[in-house]
Amino acid sequence: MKKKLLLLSTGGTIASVASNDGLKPGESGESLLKMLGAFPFDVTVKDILEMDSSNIQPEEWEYIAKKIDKYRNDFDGIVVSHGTDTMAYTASMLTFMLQNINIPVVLTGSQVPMNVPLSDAPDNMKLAFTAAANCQPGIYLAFNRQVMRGCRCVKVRTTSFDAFESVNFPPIAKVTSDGFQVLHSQPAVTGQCHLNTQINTNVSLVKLFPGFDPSLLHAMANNGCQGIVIEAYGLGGMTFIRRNLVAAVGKLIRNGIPVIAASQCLYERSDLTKYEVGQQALLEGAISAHDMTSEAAITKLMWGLGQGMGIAAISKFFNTDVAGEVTLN
Ligand SMILES: NC(=O)C[C@H](N)C(=O)O
Repeated sequence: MKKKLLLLSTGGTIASVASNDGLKPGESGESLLKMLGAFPFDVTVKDILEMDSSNIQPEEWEYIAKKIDKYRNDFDGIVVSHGTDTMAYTASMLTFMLQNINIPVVLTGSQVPMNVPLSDAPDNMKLAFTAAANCQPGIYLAFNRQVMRGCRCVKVRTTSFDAFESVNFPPIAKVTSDGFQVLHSQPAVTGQCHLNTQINTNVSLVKLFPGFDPSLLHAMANNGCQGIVIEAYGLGGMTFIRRNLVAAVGKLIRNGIPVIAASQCLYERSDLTKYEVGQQALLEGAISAHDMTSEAAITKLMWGLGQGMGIAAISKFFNTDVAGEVTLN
């Protein structure tokens, strides 16, 4: 029997057409599907959004998550076509909102519109449907012959076809000369899937640079920010002379605002224990993001705060692997 798959179309370059204002979404999911030709799956299409993903925000995450939840028991797998610019954020947030998802949900898109000859769109779309039909339950991102765990993805190139990388975790599946190969398994499902879209969006993601004024962190807190991810240096080091970021972090934490220390290095983990510049931050209560992407860290923080977690609970949450987003030693 053919697998029953659902395409939820949200826009992005894959569905874009030329206009006087530049490329913008205009192609329906049905027309995307038609351009792929014959297909060994039974595909239903629903157009749910028509947006460039630079416009996708928490309201759309909730909307997309609710659509997936509505249909997840009626299909063997779901493909979400989506713009590439914020696809890694959406994939990460869906991972938290739809924990223990019972089917494969695969996000995909393209660097070139489907209606342009030699676009990467047909290959990406076919890969996404193949993953939705064959992978274990989970949230994935399929691009350029690789199927990646959604919460490990980062967009690393603006124009090339290999736009995404799976950071600090190998791809789950690949297309090789032997066809579609599943290489890694997903974390075991630990219970029923319950949609939970409660998030707190009063957060901030800050990249540290030499000369960063720590009072900016207080300005954020004074403007309602309730949690911060800092992309610190290397293993998670933070400045503590002259412009004392460490002291500012401590003050925020004592005021109940969790501060997560991630690394501005794309690869490998943060570890605050190794250097003085990390240990000082640790003493003030900074929480390590370990080897999580910034996309996963900020969405995990939004979701955790949305559940009403305080500092201690957020710290525990960031030391828990929820759905394969982090490697803990
Ligand atoms: N390649 C793309 O999809 C980029 C587009 N601006 C988007 O994210 O919607």
